[in-house]
Amino acid sequence: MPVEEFVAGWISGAAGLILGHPLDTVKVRLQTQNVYRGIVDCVIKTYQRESVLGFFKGMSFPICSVAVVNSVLFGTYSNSLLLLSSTSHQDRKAQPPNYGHIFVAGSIAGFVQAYCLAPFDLIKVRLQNQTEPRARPGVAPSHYRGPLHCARTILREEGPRGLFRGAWALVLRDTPSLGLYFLTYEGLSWWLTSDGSATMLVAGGFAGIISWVVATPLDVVKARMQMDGLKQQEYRGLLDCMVSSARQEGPGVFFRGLTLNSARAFPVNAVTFFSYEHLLRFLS
Ligand SMILES: C[N+](C)(C)CCCC[C@H](N)C(=O)O
Repeated sequence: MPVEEFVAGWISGAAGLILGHPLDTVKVRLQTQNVYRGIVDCVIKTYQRESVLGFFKGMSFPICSVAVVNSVLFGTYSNSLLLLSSTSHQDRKAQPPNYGHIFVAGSIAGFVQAYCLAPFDLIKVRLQNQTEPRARPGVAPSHYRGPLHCARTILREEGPRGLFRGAWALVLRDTPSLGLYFLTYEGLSWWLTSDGSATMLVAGGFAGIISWVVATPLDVVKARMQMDGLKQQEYRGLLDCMVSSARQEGPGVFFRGLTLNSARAFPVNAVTFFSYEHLLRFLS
């Protein structure tokens, strides 16, 4: 099992995460809080109350977890494709694998990484939704004082299963959309013929956009399920969350954050695939 795929996946994922976290924070707040009039209103209110640091809330944990999540994602994808089509990463330019194999390998990777991602993503969303200014005398402290305190508090208040709140929505979000993610990347890379840096950036960027467009409806449901355990339990399950969200806010609720997901997806995934490919060449 080539180890370099995992290492390249780790470093490339961290690069993409840092670039995109501020937009991700604004997106999560728009998806789960009905207090903002839109993207600009959310950005202004966040900056005014929490300074620029407010946009980076909840990032410290994903920086650690992206090592696990992205290396599992890229490592599982490449090794699943090797098993399905007997083509290693180096062979793929000369012998493009079957698109069905690419989609299946990407979906397998999406399913596996979702379970690794679930607790980390839950903590990220809970921290991103804390809108109190930084702790100072006279200001009510936030419910969670950091990622580890958040994990301990969830374990104490919601039990071990609490750390996997929203996991099913995450699995349903990521399994097909990551199949599409890798299918778009491999297909565009093959169609653009050259295997230079520009191809990596363009194919990676569009892979990110297309996968996030498909993933956004379940991304909204996932974030709401993850926030559900914090105060009172509002939803009786994933389907109840979807039905009551649509009933109360209209079907448009499932596309909340789509603009931000798409705007963030191109640079983040262009950088992710660019660094992944170059790291692989360097490591192998
Ligand atoms: C599967 N889904 C569309 C949710 C994500 C696919 C791209 C993942 C990438 N690390 C990013 O943060 O954009």
